[in-house]
Amino acid sequence: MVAINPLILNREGVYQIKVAMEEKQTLKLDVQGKVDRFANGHAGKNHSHLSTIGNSTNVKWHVCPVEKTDRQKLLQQRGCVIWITGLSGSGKSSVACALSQMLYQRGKLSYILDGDNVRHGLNRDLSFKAEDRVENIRRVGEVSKLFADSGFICIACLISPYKRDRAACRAMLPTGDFIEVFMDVPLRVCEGRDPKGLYKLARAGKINGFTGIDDPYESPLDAEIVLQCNTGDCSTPRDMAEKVVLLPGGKRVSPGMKMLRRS
Ligand SMILES: Nc1ncnc2c1ncn2[C@@H]1O[C@H](COP(=O)(O)OS(=O)(=O)O)[C@@H](OP(=O)(O)O)[C@H]1O
Ligand SMILES: Nc1ncnc2c1ncn2[C@@H]1O[C@H](COP(=O)(O)OP(=O)(O)O)[C@@H](O)[C@H]1O
Repeated sequence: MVAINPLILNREGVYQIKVAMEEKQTLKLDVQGKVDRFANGHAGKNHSHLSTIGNSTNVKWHVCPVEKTDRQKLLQQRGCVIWITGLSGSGKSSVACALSQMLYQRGKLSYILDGDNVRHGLNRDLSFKAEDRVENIRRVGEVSKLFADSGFICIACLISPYKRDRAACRAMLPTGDFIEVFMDVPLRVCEGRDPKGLYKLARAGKINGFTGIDDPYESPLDAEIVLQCNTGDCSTPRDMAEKVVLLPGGKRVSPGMKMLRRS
């Protein structure tokens, strides 16, 4: 009989994979066992626990025996959300991209939800007025949650200017699985960059409600990671991404971060 090395899962949820081939065998048996138990336990039953969720009446949560932990074992990583917030031009997309590349090189699957990009599809019906920004962030929060549940490292980069909305997205995830990264870059630096010419248009009164000009940005006070950048003193996006992976500052060191660091 083949000795099956265990997948060790410590308290913080960090998987230490011992032997790749044997681990796959363990996982297959484990998931198949659950599928069998699930099928036996649910065959023929029709217990409905119907709920009303928002405007959806008579809805029921369907459970599948293949769970987040199974997907995480398969992917050998921990699903989590890295939420990058900051002014337009603060470097959110650049850091997100560098981080995604870094994780890819380490064999970790990530996916970027960039505010600009998501507004090309899922959120194309939303404007920049306050209630639409709230809905924009709520939707991206929900999608991020699904990605994290799938086992992916979801990198969401949106201005997400309001504290309450960011807190709501944090609350959607288990403690430690939401890692907030604040691009602490002064307005004058962002405005100096102005890669899309939007600040210029906003200053000229051709765009109304532009964040930082005539729309608020509420800086986070409790972000896990703060990436500062000042004129003439700014690390590269790659160095910043490295800080996210290797050197988390801030008050809390989350299990999600430990997972990234061990990778
Ligand atoms: N009024 C106004 N205010 C701020 N930003 C504006 C506005 N109009 C267009 N843009 C462009 O939209 C990008 C921000 O979209 P987000 O979805 O991240 O914004 S938000 O989180 O809903 O506030 C933002 O992209 P980034 O520069 O990548 O942040 C801008 O290019
Ligand atoms: N660390 C950095 N140092 C200098 N320039 C940067 C840095 N990060 C981003 N930039 C530049 O600033 C501009 C805005 O960056 P971007 O990543 O698009 O920001 P955001 O997504 O927050 O709008 C781009 O022209 C980009 O090349």
